[in-house]
Order: sequence, then structure tokens, then C-alpha cells
Amino acid sequence: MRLSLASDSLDGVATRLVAEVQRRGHSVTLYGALAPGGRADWAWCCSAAAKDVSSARSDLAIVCCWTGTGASIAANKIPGVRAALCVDAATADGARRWNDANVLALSLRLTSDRLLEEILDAWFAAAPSTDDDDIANIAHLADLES
Ligand SMILES: O=C(CO)[C@H](O)[C@H](O)COP(=O)(O)O
Repeated sequence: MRLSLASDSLDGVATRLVAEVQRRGHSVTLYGALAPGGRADWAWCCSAAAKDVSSARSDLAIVCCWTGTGASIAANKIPGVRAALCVDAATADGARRWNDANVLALSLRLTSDRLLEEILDAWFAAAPSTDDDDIANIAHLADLES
């Protein structure tokens, strides 16, 4: 898959994230501190990665900041984006499965190397639910945006 990755700093697992995503066979487009030269503030770099998903330049995005909250807030401003702040594998699995989340937000403060691997494994393994109730929830989000 094509992934857009953004981080507002190189703290914690930020650099490791790039390697872990590539190790799983995905191509990456980088923003913020991961791509020297671009604006690294979280509102800019995380929304830029999310715009790639909205425009179908990328299939999914992963956005990071110290708390993960700014990253998720910025990404969720982009139409069509469903960004989920995930702190463990079960949350990442649920976000893909029930929320059809297309952007994963991570906290650089909370995410250890081991947690990153577990979260990414769960995130890439899960698929959006085909249950009618779950599909209706996602459709309602689109209605709320229009
Ligand atoms: O967690 C964040 C936003 O939610 C930022 O990473 C935090 O505000 C630090 O930003 P800066 O290094 O620019 O002061």
C-alpha cells in the first residue's frame, strides 16, 4: 500500500515508524520532521499527510506528535478522513474494523518500540467491517460532513 507518514519531531518512535512501515512492504511519502525542508508543526504536517488520503494519493496515513492529540485533530479536519489515536493493538484493530479509520494517529510520548510493532501489525491486518450497522455508522460520518 501507499502510506503517507507525518511527525512533528524525531522524538521516540518517529524514525522507527518509517522503517517499520517500509519493512512491511509499503511505500512511503514523508512529511514534517520526517522530510527535512517541509513545515514540521503538527497542524501542517499531519493535515498534509491526511490530504494525501483524501485525494487518494495514498491509501492510508500515519500521523504523530508528542501527545498524538494534535496529530489526530489536524488529520480529522480533512474531508473523508477518519483518524484514530491508538495507544495499543486492540484499539488499532477496532479503529480499522469498526471505524474504517484511514489515518492512524500515534503519541510519541506513549508509544514504545514494542507497542509500535504491535499497533502496526494490528492496523495492517485488520479490515473494515462489512456488518450493516458498521457501514451505516461510516455512512453517517459522510452525511455529517456534507
Ligand atoms: O503533542 C503535540 C501536539 O498535540 C506536539 O507535539 C507538542 O505540542 C509539542 O510541539 P512543539 O515541539 O512544537 O512544542
